[in-house]
Amino acid sequence: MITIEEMAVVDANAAALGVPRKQLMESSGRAVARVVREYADPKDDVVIVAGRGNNGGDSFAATRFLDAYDPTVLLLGRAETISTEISWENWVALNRGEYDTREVRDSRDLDLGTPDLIVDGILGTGVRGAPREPAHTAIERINESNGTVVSVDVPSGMDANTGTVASVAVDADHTVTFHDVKPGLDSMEGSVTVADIGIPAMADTLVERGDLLRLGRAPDSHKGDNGTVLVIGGGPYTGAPALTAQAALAAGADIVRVACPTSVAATVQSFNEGLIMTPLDGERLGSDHVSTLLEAATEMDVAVIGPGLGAHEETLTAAQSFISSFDGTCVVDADPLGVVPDAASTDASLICTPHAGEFHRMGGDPSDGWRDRMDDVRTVATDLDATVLLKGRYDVIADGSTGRTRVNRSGTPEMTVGGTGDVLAGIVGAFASVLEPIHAAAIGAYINGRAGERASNERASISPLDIIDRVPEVLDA
Ligand SMILES: NC(=O)C1=CN([C@@H]2O[C@H](COP(=O)(O)OP(=O)(O)OC[C@H]3O[C@@H](n4cnc5c(N)ncnc54)[C@H](O)[C@@H]3O)[C@@H](O)[C@H]2O)[C@@H](O)CC1
Ligand SMILES: Nc1ncnc2c1ncn2[C@@H]1O[C@H](COP(=O)(O)OP(=O)(O)O)[C@@H](O)[C@H]1O
Ligand SMILES: [K+]
Repeated sequence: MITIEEMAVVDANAAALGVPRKQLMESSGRAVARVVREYADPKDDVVIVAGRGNNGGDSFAATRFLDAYDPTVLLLGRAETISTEISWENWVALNRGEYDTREVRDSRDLDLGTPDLIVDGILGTGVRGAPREPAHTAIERINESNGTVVSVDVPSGMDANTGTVASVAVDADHTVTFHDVKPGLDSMEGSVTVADIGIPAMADTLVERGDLLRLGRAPDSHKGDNGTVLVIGGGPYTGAPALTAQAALAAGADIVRVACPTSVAATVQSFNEGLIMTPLDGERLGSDHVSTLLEAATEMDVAVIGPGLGAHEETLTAAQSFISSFDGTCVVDADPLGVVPDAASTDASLICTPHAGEFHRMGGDPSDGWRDRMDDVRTVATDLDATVLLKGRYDVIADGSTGRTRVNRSGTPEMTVGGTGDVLAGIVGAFASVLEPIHAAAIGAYINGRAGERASNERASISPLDIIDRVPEVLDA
């Protein structure tokens, strides 16, 4: 099962892995033709009704595999309104090849004839709202005809995610859907064929630029729409919480608050006046701070606990008490990772970001190879009912509740410099306020690594601040 949004990510990641959309369209077209040949007799009259998007493009490609039927292609709309490059190229190929193509400018021109088989390539996953003319009339004419109807990807007019029909939809005898079945097709009449269109097997595991589609920031997003983050850190160290907080801002958090001991609060504030401070009396995090932290955390979308807290007994006890009492989304990094296994049955949605040593302390035993690590991380994530991001040359991310596992390959060896983990925790925190944990962690690792690559390209040795500086440009890439 795959939703429209997930399909768009996988499609874009296939392109990032070297299999461009036009190649997928060719495979889709071939898959449609294979099913048509199953249901059409040799001398049948086949008509292909195409829309102006890639659904239509698929049916243009299919045409070239249906020469035996000498099909007629009806484009609903003027050719110059074809809305995608790859669809246009397939339309041009049909016309250069002297196929029988017609442009139907409005429903008065629509003459379906009495075909034995109709390919419905009008609307697919890109439909928005009720089909407009001439699609509306075309759908009604297809439903009135006696021909066998084969729909491309989705019966036109149906919402692929929900199966709902806004006004009219094609009543398909057969639907050829691509890569995986869409939720809306589950409950419909007619047969559904799931066609493999050659998307690389790892396209939904490997984190690539297609994943940035998940961040589709609402164009009119206002302050606070893109998340608020509480960083709980500092004590022995001042730099770490400041890096995490600045990274969260760079990754799009609107408001970042830092809860840290008074002994370091002024220094942390000095790093960035945009940070709001919540000073904790004393030199280090202690149990009498926990209620203040819980209060502060409930006002924010995400808490990030760990950077620079140190491993003092009292601090770890306080961290454990916070984690087990908190019921929101919480990124755990650095020393407190060791207490996560003891903070059992917390209601919080935890995102743990260990490196190999911390992973060991959490009960994990990281294999050498990243493929084996996928199982190791999934096991620990499931045991802890948390999302776990095991950092390394390849970052391995697993969601304990679904078992979904992803792998991020971005980054450079220069990133083993201290502080890159603090930066990563801040980026993940910012994304966790707008994305589900597995994707916040996966995309956080991807962005952190890509920013590190850019920094490494520009200078021999890099600092965490160099990575932070490049996060915004990577987000816009
Ligand atoms: N995402 C993927 O991985 C792949 C998608 N492919 C095809 O691409 C299709 C999605 O293509 P698109 O995103 O271009 O969208 P569609 O081709 O489904 O529809 C978009 C087109 O229809 C028009 N349209 C939208 N709503 C309308 C309405 N209510 N009334 C009339 N016209 C309307 C739009 O202006 C646009 O021209 C899939 O269904 C599938 O057939 C395949 O090429 C295989 C790969
Ligand atoms: N050898 C490497 N090659 C590429 N990326 C790396 C490498 N080592 C670490 N990274 C990246 O740097 C980030 C921080 O990893 P790490 O240095 O282990 O964290 P920490 O700073 O907590 O020790 C990770 O997200 C990882 O992707
Ligand atoms: K369709």
